[in-house]
Amino acid sequence: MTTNFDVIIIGAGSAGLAAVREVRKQTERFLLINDGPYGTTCARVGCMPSKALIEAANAYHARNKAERFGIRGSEHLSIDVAVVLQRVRALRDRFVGRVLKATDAMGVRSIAGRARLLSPRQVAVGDDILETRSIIIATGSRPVVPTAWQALGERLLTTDTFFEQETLPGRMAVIGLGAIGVEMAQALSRLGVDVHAFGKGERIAGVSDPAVAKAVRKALEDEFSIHTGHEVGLCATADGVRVQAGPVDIEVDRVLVAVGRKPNLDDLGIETLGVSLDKRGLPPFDRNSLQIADLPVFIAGDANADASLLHEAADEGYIAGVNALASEPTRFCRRTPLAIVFSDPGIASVGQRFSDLNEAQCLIGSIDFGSQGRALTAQRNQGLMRVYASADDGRLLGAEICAPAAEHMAHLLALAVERRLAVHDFLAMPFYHPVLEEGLRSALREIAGKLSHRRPDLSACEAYQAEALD
Ligand SMILES: Cc1cc2nc3c(=O)[nH]c(=O)nc-3n(C[C@H](O)[C@H](O)[C@H](O)COP(=O)(O)OP(=O)(O)OC[C@H]3O[C@@H](n4cnc5c(N)ncnc54)[C@H](O)[C@@H]3O)c2cc1C
Ligand SMILES: NC(=O)c1ccc[n+]([C@@H]2O[C@H](COP(=O)([O-])OP(=O)(O)OC[C@H]3O[C@@H](n4cnc5c(N)ncnc54)[C@H](O)[C@@H]3O)[C@@H](O)[C@H]2O)c1
Repeated sequence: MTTNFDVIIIGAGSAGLAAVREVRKQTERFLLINDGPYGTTCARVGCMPSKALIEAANAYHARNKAERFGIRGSEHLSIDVAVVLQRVRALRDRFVGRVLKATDAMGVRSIAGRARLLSPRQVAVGDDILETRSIIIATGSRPVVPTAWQALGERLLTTDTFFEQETLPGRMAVIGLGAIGVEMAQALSRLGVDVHAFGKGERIAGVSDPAVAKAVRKALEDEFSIHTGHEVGLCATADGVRVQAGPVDIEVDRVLVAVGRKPNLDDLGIETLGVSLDKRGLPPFDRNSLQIADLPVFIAGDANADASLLHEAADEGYIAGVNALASEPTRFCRRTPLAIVFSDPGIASVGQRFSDLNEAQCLIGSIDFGSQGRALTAQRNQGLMRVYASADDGRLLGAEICAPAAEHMAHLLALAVERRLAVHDFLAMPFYHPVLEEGLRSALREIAGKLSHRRPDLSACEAYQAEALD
């Protein structure tokens, strides 16, 4: 095979494939190397199968609202979990299939094998040593499983193994209350599993605003048990797993471990780059160019542990792909931070989180969805949104959200933060009635009321102070 390339891309995930797309606009002298299953983490064991599971769980859960809507007979509904899981896998196969077409179409430019760096311009795959002008590391991440728990064998699941299950046990513990833990714990509970969820710290789904965090906890605790603040101990019993955490001592059938993900950088030969590594084994890199130090090596996606989200992996693949062949790397302006957890109510953060704020210099507006008009009509009246703006000029800084339709309002807010809109600019936009976004408008109006200046336009139009109208 050819052993001299312009760019070698390591990892055929979302970041690696985005990089290939950019690289091949400039050269066909590239090589994509992937170790392990193809199809991307997102489509195979991540975003997509988890959302397919959540949708089924939510559809079944909707029966709990039927009686109050006046719909009779919902108590006769039942769920066939095996069929739910079959559907998840069928959709997963469809999504993966589409991705495989892209790698298959690359022919000899895509090879399977474990890549190892030998220097900033050399990569080994098996016995082959390949020379290249530049390298893109896009090796993704994998679930962290503490060594002590590995002895649990098949009783311990991660999202890498969960979606292969034919059915679900009666009792499960979910360890870790980040995005994965929250999404999976709620879905499992809605599918009829008796769920106990455990978090190490008090933060749930990454929410830093204490008021929003309280709303998150309240909403989730209505559905399953949450235990936080204690170290979790797991040991095998005759039929299952004993879970101990502070005063809690229970037995479950299976454990889903979701305590974070680790970049796939070990055994990659990253030390051959000659740069100092931090305590997580990560090299220094510029998040705007993705260049490692001043080397012709770029690191994109979960591999750099910066923002482990699909849209960020796609952006980073693009940046690395553009820069890998450039004489001088471009430093790209990154997008406004946006993170969404697909729970119900949804959880989201946009721009600056509460923990990032200088509280003395910002104004906060909030809306409790417990009494928001449209949310009440749909029995979706749960949650709290807090919006942050600069006290100087009302410019929107960010928000933390636990609300119905959080995913949509988060996008609207992201646009406003990205465009550097002030609260008054946002309030000058139309808000239809009755919509959940009127809740967002209430939070914005609260901030506007605290600002000294008013604009002589419709942004000054005030609320009725009536839940049916706001
Ligand atoms: C359960 C779950 C749900 C998620 N849900 C969402 C969501 O709703 N929204 C969202 O934005 N994000 C979500 N994410 C995160 C998102 O899936 C990831 O951020 C994204 O898939 C990362 O893409 P990547 O290209 O960096 O890595 P990957 O897609 O993992 O690709 C890396 C590839 O590199 C290969 N590789 C590793 N080491 C080597 C080596 N030495 N040589 C060659 N190849 C190697 C791997 O086998 C893999 O094929 C979720 C993740 C999980 C696990
Ligand atoms: N909707 C989404 O966008 C979505 C969904 C799923 C995953 N993801 C991405 O996947 C990545 C991984 O998700 P994750 O939830 O595994 O990681 P995470 O880092 O977001 O959360 C892990 C949680 O586990 C806790 N934890 C760590 N050790 C523990 C222990 N020993 N016992 C109990 N709790 C412990 C941590 O305090 C943390 O709250 C995230 O970075 C996220 O961006 C995104």
